Amino acid sequence: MSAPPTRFRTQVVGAALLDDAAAPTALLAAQRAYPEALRGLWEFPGGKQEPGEGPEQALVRECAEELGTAVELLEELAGPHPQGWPLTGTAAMRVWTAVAAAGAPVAGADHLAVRWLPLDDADAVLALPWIPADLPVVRALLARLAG
Ligand SMILES: Nc1nc2c([nH]c(=O)n2[C@H]2C[C@H](O)[C@@H](COP(=O)(O)OP(=O)(O)OP(=O)(O)O)O2)c(=O)[nH]1
Repeated sequence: MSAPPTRFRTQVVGAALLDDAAAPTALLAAQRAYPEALRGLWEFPGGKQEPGEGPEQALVRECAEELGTAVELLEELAGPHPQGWPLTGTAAMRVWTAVAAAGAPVAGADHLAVRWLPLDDADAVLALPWIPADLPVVRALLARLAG
């Protein structure tokens, strides 16, 4: 008998915000302000999908709230699970590449800073203190953009 598929209770969505859709040269990373355990670590802007919301709708809303920018989603960076990339035993994150359609992204109350990371230096991108669960996502993104 096979085990039932895992269902993650918390669906998180994240944006891999790029400076350009056709020829990206930089990725936006955001430095978390809270909770204390994650403060100072870098992440993809985004947040939890709320009841009644679709994932893409949630991501556009989160980017508007957190970065003050309207984003256009490009394509999903599919993870190993239908719910995306496992973060913990109970949370998984679906990730889309995106570009800012209006307004330059800025750090609001959720973030200490936002930073554009040049994509031509993959080692420097990976050297940032990301939330550890994000590292497989960052690696897959760099591979996708390089390929
Ligand atoms: N946004 C985001 N969250 C991440 C990433 N990696 C990761 O482990 N997480 C975790 C941190 C949080 O426990 C959870 C997302 O929660 P959040 O605090 O960003 O979501 P939210 O804005 O909806 O939060 P709130 O209203 O509950 O404060 O997922 C990431 O790259 N981006």
